Amino acid sequence: MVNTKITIIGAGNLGTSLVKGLVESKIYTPQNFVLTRRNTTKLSSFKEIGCEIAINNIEAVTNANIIILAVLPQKINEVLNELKGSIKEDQLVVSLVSGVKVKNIQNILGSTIPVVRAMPNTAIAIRESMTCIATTSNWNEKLPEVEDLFKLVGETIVINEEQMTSATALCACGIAFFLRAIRAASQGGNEIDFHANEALKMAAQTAKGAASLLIANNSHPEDEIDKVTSPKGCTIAGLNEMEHNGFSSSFIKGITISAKQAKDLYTEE
Ligand SMILES: NC(=O)C1=CN([C@@H]2O[C@H](COP(=O)(O)OP(=O)(O)OC[C@H]3O[C@@H](n4cnc5c(N)ncnc54)[C@H](OP(=O)(O)O)[C@@H]3O)[C@@H](O)[C@H]2O)C=CC1
Ligand SMILES: O=C(O)[C@@H]1CCC=N1
Repeated sequence: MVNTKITIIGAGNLGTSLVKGLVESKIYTPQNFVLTRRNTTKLSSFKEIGCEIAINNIEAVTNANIIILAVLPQKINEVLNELKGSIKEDQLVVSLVSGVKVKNIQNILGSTIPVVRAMPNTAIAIRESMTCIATTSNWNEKLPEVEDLFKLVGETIVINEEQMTSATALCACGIAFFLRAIRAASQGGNEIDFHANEALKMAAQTAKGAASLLIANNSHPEDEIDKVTSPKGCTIAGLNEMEHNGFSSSFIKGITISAKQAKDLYTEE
């Protein structure tokens, strides 16, 4: 257990997922967290377990060691202008906000405020996030603290800040892309034989197995695919049909356009 006070400004889908994961780690307790949003009634379950819930962002950051920004990109300027002057140099700002650079935040809060960006995904709630972390060269000293925090809730990788929009598409949006692939597999399973709930369970566990093989064996997908595709068999027949219909191409195009969109999420003041 740690004494670190973490304030999450904009405790929506991602912010609350982070709280769940960190509490699940048993290193943090609900008492470590102050959560803000305007509609605080939606945070009642977090209040019940012991998080402090606040509507006033300025009061909420006063005693925080770490301030996590988790509002939408279109709200960040409003929130930063509200917090301007209330965040001190001995506090650490961690921004989860897509498309917003360290310099955009420091342009409003001040260049002496330490800012690190982190790009987790919603699997953070079950401590299975892939979190990409970046900052500018003058704040590299703050990276280990942020890495330690996010290592409690999954894997981490430190990247260059310019790579953050690509990381957003591949890892943060990626959760939705893989989920849609699993749904499609379950729809196929449903059409060929199984009840929808059975097909979904079978597809999800199979997807988990496929990802686990790559992680456990540190192997390439094609190495694992070669072990499944019997000559003249049903796997290669299915795979080739998917490729004829643009499966890989469609996935690649989706990730590419998602990364372009991630670059355009924020408008500077
Ligand atoms: N969802 C995801 O998988 C990922 C999201 N991100 C990034 O994380 C950020 C949050 O995303 P997500 O959690 O999905 O979005 P949500 O809309 O679920 O959460 C944002 C929250 O901010 C609150 N909010 C809005 N205005 C204010 C304000 N002035 N003060 C305090 N709180 C405010 C909203 O609640 P209310 O209206 O009640 O105030 C809302 O709950 C975004 O920038 C997104 O790009 C990054 C990686 C993954
Ligand atoms: O869709 C979005 O814009 C956000 C950012 C990454 C995941 N969700």
